[in-house]
Amino acid sequence: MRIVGLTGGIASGKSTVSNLFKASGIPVVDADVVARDVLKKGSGGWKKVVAAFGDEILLPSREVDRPKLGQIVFSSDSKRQLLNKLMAPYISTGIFLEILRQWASGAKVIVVDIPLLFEVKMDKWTKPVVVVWVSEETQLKRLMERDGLSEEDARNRVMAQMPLDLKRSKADIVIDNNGSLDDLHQQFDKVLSEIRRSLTWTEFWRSRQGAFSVLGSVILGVFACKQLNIGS
Ligand SMILES: CC(C)(COP(=O)(O)OP(=O)(O)OC[C@H]1O[C@@H](n2cnc3c(N)ncnc32)[C@H](O)[C@@H]1O)[C@@H](O)C(=O)NCCC(=O)NCCS
Ligand SMILES: Nc1ncnc2c1ncn2[C@@H]1O[C@H](COP(=O)(O)OP(=O)(O)OP(=O)(O)O)[C@@H](O)[C@H]1O
Repeated sequence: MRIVGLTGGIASGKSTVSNLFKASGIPVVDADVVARDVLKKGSGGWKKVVAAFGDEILLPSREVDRPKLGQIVFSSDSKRQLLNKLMAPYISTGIFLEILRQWASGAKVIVVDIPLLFEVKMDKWTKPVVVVWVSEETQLKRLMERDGLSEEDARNRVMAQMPLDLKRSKADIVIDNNGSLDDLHQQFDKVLSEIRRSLTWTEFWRSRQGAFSVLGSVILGVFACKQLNIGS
């Protein structure tokens, strides 16, 4: 199975690209969705985060007030690192289980959309790594427009991640998303044909089909040996 890494900076266009993958029939594991489940009221992650940050981060419904928690952690490195430490085990487990589910369903190619792919060193499990890149100016503009953030809050969120130019230098494939959505679609079509190429043998053996081929060969081998022993 080919596990494609998709990352970039906040508001660089990862979700826009991952929606294009989904529309093309490629399964996507979205770390942000997994992270949202981790903070669902009553979950293990929710209990740990509330214990650490207090009830002040909760809405009357006792669901996490996400913008408020975001304001707290993106304006303090130590508090963001505390949140990351508390949530990382749940997020990694959730991503692994989602990948396993896709493997069990027989998917040959999946995309894992992880904003912090390089920061949490998960790029070693993915190949190729696709980075959606934009200039800092475009990133701030789109982030402020999308989330209604002040420039200061937008910068805090950008600064909480590895510099996007550094991520671009680590990429196998770069999508330059500074242009229009049409420009993005044109680049996406080229990336799609690249990740749809035939699996390598390593990727095949890591797929469900490959695992069953190995299992079938072993069973046949054992059966043949037994037959030979009986005959001799
Ligand atoms: C702080 C939270 C509650 C703010 O929620 P909010 O709905 O405002 O933002 P959302 O979850 O949509 O994240 C938006 C973007 O912020 C960036 N981001 C999120 N968490 C982090 C983080 N810990 N460090 C750096 N960037 C982050 C990502 O680019 C993400 O795509 C939320 O971001 C969160 O739970 N973060 C910790 C979990 C995490 O690390 N998620 C990233 C998964 S790799
Ligand atoms: N080529 C583009 N032209 C104009 N707007 C764009 C383009 N690509 C994305 N956008 C817009 O920019 C914003 C950020 O895009 P998107 O949400 O896909 O980024 P993201 O990387 O998933 O962000 P996050 O890290 O918060 O998940 C969205 O409002 C999206 O509609």
